[in-house]
Amino acid sequence: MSMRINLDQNDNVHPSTPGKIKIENRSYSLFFHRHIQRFLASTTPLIPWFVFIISLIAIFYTFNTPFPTHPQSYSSHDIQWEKKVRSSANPRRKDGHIVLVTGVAGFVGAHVSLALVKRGDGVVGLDNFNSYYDPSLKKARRDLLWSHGVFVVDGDLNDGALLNLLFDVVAFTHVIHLAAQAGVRYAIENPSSYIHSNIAGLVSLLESCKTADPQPAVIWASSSSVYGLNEKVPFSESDLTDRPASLYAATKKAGEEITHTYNHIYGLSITGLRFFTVYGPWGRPDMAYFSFTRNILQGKPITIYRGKDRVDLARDFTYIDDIVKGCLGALDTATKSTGSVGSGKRKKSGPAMYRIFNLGNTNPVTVPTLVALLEKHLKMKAKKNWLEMPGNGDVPYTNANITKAKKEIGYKPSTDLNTGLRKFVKWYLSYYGYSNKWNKNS
Ligand SMILES: O=C(O)[C@H]1O[C@H](OP(=O)(O)OP(=O)(O)OC[C@H]2O[C@@H](n3ccc(=O)[nH]c3=O)[C@H](O)[C@@H]2O)[C@H](O)[C@@H](O)[C@H]1O
Repeated sequence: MSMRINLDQNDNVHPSTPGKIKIENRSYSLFFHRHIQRFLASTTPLIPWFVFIISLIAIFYTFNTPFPTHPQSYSSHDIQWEKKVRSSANPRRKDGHIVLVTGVAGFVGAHVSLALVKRGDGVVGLDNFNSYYDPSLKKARRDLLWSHGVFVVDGDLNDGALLNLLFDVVAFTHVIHLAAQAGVRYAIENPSSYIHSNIAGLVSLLESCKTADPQPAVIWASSSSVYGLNEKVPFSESDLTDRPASLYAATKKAGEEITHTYNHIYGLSITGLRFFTVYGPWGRPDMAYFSFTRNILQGKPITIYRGKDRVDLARDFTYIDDIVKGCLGALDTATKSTGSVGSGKRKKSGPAMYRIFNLGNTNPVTVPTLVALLEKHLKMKAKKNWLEMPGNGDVPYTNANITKAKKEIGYKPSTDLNTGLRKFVKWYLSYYGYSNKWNKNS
């Protein structure tokens, strides 16, 4: 019974129709009304102060956001993000280039960007920090770039809206496109990652370049792997490249055809660079010279592949500083794109530049020789396993003819494998904290 009465009383506390209070509830209403009045009377003089403090906080956060520890703490919708992009893009020398570097936290991307910014070009980086190899190395490269004023946008090539936003914010003169799914043998394990980055990502980027105003000139990383099963050596740009040996190679070859299409239809200026097994400090942990170094230092065995009849495999290993010079040579000699796609209409003032260059060292070295050089610099012996080259995309031999690159972009590699590996080992020992221990033992 009492329960029933309480429920009824409770029901009456709430108006049955919004805005209407029943007569029986007048005493409650007066009680609250008086308290609210008293509260307002005591706090009213504080209201201007309250408004003032809130305004100060708002102004502080709008204009004085403290410098974030990590540039990635900005989102692409922030005013701060736009400010950082613009400032990073701003050249520090007269007539400096304004360059978007994709794959900027990658091995080649980080080196090329540092070289650009050091000579006064404006650089904005893009990277998706995928986990193909240890992302902490990519983040360390990003931090290095940031310390030189290069802002890195955390984003994927396939995010067309982000790319368009970048081209809206900055009038890039050039794009150096180095973002890719790398690795010849990994394509067996994860084929779709190659399609995602090297095909879909490339098309997404070219779509944005095509509509950008002005259209940038595009310099991008192809690969020595496009020569595939080609047996004619050294490899020349005019050789046939229709027999790729891996899906990686096939996607790079496709990239050359795709960029040609955008060059032909939309007037994009295109330069493709066929890199030959690039190595050096801040390199890629998935590559042989890097993983061999790690294993030798940890006392773990390494596997050395051999071709048919135990023939040693050989590569035209090319040092990173030479590759950087090649990239800058390509950038500096690229002519402007000739197209525009305004108000949905496509216009091209004339044919645009389309070039492909080999960037190699012209001096192939066998894998066992690579190992011997590492042993020398590390002052340690490798535990070697020998295995017949598995049929998973490898080719036995690469060797670049660089006559064309020499003539047209002034490319002149100058670092031999011994010198380059010495520099790499020095960096590796320091970066991974071996230096002290190693110096004591040596
Ligand atoms: O120029 C390119 O276009 C490519 O270069 C690079 O590919 P590759 O030349 O294959 O380099 P890398 O893996 O260092 O193997 C070197 C040698 O060591 C042998 N190798 C490799 C691993 C191993 O465990 N054992 C071994 O003997 C192996 O058989 C090979 O003979 C890039 O990774 C690639 O992204 C692309 O850019």
